[in-house]
Amino acid sequence: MNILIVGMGYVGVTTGLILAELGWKVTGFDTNEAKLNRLAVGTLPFYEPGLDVLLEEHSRAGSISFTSDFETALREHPIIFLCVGTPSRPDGSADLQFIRQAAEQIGSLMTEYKLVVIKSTVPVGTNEQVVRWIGEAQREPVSFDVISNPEFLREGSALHDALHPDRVVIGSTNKQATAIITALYKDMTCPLIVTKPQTAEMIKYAANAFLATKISFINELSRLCDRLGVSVTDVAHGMGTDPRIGPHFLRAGIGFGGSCFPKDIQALLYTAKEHGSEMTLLNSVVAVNQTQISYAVHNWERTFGSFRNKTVALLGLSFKPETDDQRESPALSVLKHLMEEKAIVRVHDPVSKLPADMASDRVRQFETLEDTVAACDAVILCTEWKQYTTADWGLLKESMRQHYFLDGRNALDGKRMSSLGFSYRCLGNP
Ligand SMILES: NC(=O)c1ccc[n+]([C@@H]2O[C@H](COP(=O)([O-])OP(=O)(O)OC[C@H]3O[C@@H](n4cnc5c(N)ncnc54)[C@H](O)[C@@H]3O)[C@@H](O)[C@H]2O)c1
Ligand SMILES: O=c1ccn([C@@H]2O[C@H](COP(=O)(O)OP(=O)(O)O[C@H]3O[C@H](CO)[C@@H](O)[C@H](O)[C@H]3O)[C@@H](O)[C@H]2O)c(=O)[nH]1
Repeated sequence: MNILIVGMGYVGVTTGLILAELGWKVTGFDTNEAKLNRLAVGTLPFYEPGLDVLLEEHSRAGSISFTSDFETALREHPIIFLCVGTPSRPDGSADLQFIRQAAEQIGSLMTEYKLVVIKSTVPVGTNEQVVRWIGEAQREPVSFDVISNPEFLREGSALHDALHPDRVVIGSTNKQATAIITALYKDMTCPLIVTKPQTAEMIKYAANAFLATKISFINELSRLCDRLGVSVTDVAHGMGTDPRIGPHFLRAGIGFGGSCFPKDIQALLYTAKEHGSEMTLLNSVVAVNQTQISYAVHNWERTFGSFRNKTVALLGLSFKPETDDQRESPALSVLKHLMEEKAIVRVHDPVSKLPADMASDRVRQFETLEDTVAACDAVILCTEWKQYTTADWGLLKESMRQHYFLDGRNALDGKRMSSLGFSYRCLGNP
């Protein structure tokens, strides 16, 4: 079965490569021609470990290719995966303009049966809306099905997550469509959850909202731990061994960011508001996350003093390690705080670049970790890249002016850092 992927972002590229890996022939389409041109010569439009190798392999084998000719591609492909973006509108609702564009284009050009699979994260009810958009755009009635198949991969481990998912969720009320998609995933060993489209759509939002809730829970608890002289890391470990709670997403730090949690929570809150349903807990999750960075900065100031005119090494710009994605990155918010406090900031990230509008003679990015920390008064770790957690801090310390280490990700061993002579401070581990 030939599969057409519409939208060659993180999800589109990863989905395409995984389907190619599962033995299907895949074509990628995007409205951004520059992206297609880069992909066609084997260059990923983003940094994601492992995907470049797969792209090269499958391009060479002819199992993945790219086109800007949508009409021909639609004719040749019976299955279309929608992987376009669904960003936030200013009111928090999910902007479905790209989904609508793609649906209308499919409707207006299709001449035979198509199965449309929605992979993008979309609010409950979108599946039915896509059915309407396709139908209304048709010149004459041609049969088609729309099923929902939300994606749960994480950036930084997209390849592993997409190849070894915990579950595949399929929202479909049509037996024929369910059979086709089930056949696509036949080599996946994980549970296949077939449910109605609205439930599939809600599962995606519920999963992200719950994971974000765990993070805000532990972050709020870290503030109390700071006051009580209790280690939140030890508490998380103690709690997390209970399988009903689980050890994951209980790492306290400067909060969650990225292209998904913040926007998806806003979209879910908007849906709730639209339907007159109060989500007190989820509103608090957002509130805790929004105040966690100022909490962290003020907490560090109690140890370090004012950042004014101090030289600080800020490590990590991406919202998490192993990606260059800066969307809603907490690191950028920390940087803004430091700029407001009139600190001199030396920035480092292994792959992500300092946004041009944040660079100045007081805020500069350096190539190496050694150059970044040289003559600094403090190091602030914002993203727990392995390069930072495994660095020889005993050696790096020698070139620093003062030896403060402020760990925004609770990623280093505090006892070891203190034994090396650092004034080490993280969150919730007084
Ligand atoms: N990034 C993730 O880790 C992740 C994980 C799971 C789900 N999702 C969801 O998947 C969707 C895509 O996310 P992403 O991060 O890949 O987005 P992205 O912004 O990286 O990529 C979206 C792509 O769609 C293209 N596009 C827009 N309109 C188009 C159209 N009409 N036809 C063809 N291409 C079009 C854009 O040019 C862009 O390349 C979102 O709904 C997101 O919430 C993302
Ligand atoms: O214990 C933790 C775990 C994560 N984070 C932060 O949470 C954010 C999100 O991290 P993560 O979930 O690993 O990355 P994403 O790529 O945003 O993936 C989430 O969002 C995707 C898009 O919807 C979903 O597909 C994934 O299942 C979901 O984990 C990052 O800023 C992390 O630093 C913490 O602060 N503490």
